[in-house]
Amino acid sequence: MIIVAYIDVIHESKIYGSGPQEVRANDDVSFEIKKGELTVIVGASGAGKSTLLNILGGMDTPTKGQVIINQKDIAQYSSRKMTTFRRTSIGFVFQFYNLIPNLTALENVELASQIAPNALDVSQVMVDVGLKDRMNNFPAQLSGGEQQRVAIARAIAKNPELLLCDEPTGALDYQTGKSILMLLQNFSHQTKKNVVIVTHNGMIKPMADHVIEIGDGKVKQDQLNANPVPVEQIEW
Ligand SMILES: Nc1ncnc2c1ncn2[C@@H]1O[C@H](COP(=O)(O)OP(=O)(O)OP(=O)(O)O)[C@@H](O)[C@H]1O
Repeated sequence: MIIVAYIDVIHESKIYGSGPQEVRANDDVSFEIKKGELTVIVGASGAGKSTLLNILGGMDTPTKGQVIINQKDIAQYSSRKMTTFRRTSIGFVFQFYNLIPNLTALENVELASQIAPNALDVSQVMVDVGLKDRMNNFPAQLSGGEQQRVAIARAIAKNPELLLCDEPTGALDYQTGKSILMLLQNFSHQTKKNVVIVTHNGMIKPMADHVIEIGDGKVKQDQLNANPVPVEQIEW
């Protein structure tokens, strides 16, 4: 039996500018991700991680190469098809939460789920991310960790097949960051959905099923981890 990869990035490059100003943010990147994997993409600042994540999420398009997700090359999508892909298939979590300040936590999540065809029960998702008692608070009344939980609830309530997280703990203290990574690891293992976390923090690599190291726009290492470590057992 041939197991088809869930994500197959083939000779993908993203080049900004031209001539002496040319920046190869991604330079001939290739890798495969299997269905259900929790993947950590790690690399230094400027390595090209966010560029790659934005391309996987249909927020940007590559200059060259193929980006096959669920057997379709999204690099070829029209902008209309890309909008539908983002809406139905992708949940995004950013470093700085990006919540709407004049909507409550619950309303922030509801707003996102309304545009998704297979949305989950929003109240249940709020309970699942540990926000049962904070649903009616506004973002400014919540701690950073709670705001990131709202952002994660907003991303997963759409019921996406792929959850993309760009430095999701970058604005949080150590313990709070750890609790967010635990939430993402539990989500991935319980739902068997694909989660991709981009980070500069190499110490969290043991939590992943799959680690892709990026440097200077290229894949430097690509390793599967048969025995991922629960986040609570990792110190950094
Ligand atoms: N819109 C753009 N125009 C020109 N250059 C860009 C653009 N976006 C990113 N770059 C460049 O591409 C390279 C990769 O950037 P990217 O943001 O993907 O790196 P990163 O690994 O996510 O870094 P960080 O961890 O600091 O966010 C950098 O040299 C950056 O300056």
